[in-house]
Amino acid sequence: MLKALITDIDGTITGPDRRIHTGAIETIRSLVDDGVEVVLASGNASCLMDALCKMIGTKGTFIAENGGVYRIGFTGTPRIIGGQKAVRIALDAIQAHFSRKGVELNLYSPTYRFADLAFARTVAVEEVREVIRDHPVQVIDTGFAIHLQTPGISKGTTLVMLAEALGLKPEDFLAIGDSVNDTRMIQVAGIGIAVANAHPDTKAAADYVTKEPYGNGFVEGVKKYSSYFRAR
Ligand SMILES: O=C(O)COP(=O)(O)O
Ligand SMILES: [Mg+2]
Repeated sequence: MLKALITDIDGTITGPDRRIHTGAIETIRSLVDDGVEVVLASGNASCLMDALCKMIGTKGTFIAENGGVYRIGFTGTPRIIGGQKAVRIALDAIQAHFSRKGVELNLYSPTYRFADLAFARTVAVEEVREVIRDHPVQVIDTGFAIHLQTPGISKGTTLVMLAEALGLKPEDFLAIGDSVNDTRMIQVAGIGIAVANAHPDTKAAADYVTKEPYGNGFVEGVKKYSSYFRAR
């Protein structure tokens, strides 16, 4: 019934401190060794996703920038979904607003981002939304960073494209995540799991909410549905 797993990174296979859970790594490696397609999906930049694929030991397929970029395997050409022009204009407006208040944004990997832009949660996300309310840009607070992105793009919408590129259907996936940037992915997948520390909206969209938080929740959730991979 399930042929693939797509998993969020921060807050799902990591703790709140972003340290990766070693049990989650072992669980992913077991799935890969059993021939299950494992896709890493994150708001993080592509270069980090490439490294995570290599170091965890998947086959290299990832979604980065909350769906703004995806790549099939280690040799695929990264595909950029949506443009960054409006996002850059919005960021300029936000930086100007906070600079007038003596506050500088801490940008996350701006040189290595091609679709969205992200910065530390050192400013109020509602103030960010107010500053760019007239811009065609969505503001996403993942609990780990604030992202500016083209409206309509998410890990879920990009999962649909990526599944087709893999010769799969979104229903073939088990999806697991912790935050609002995972909600759409959890909805379109065949089975969606939210870890115990997940955002209430993400839990509401899930088929199952784990009892354990963070990496222990990932291990619990995958274990609960492991027989669905063998029923292929
Ligand atoms: O990049 C972020 O803000 C959070 O990353 P995640 O999507 O892997 O949780
Ligand atoms: Mg997360």
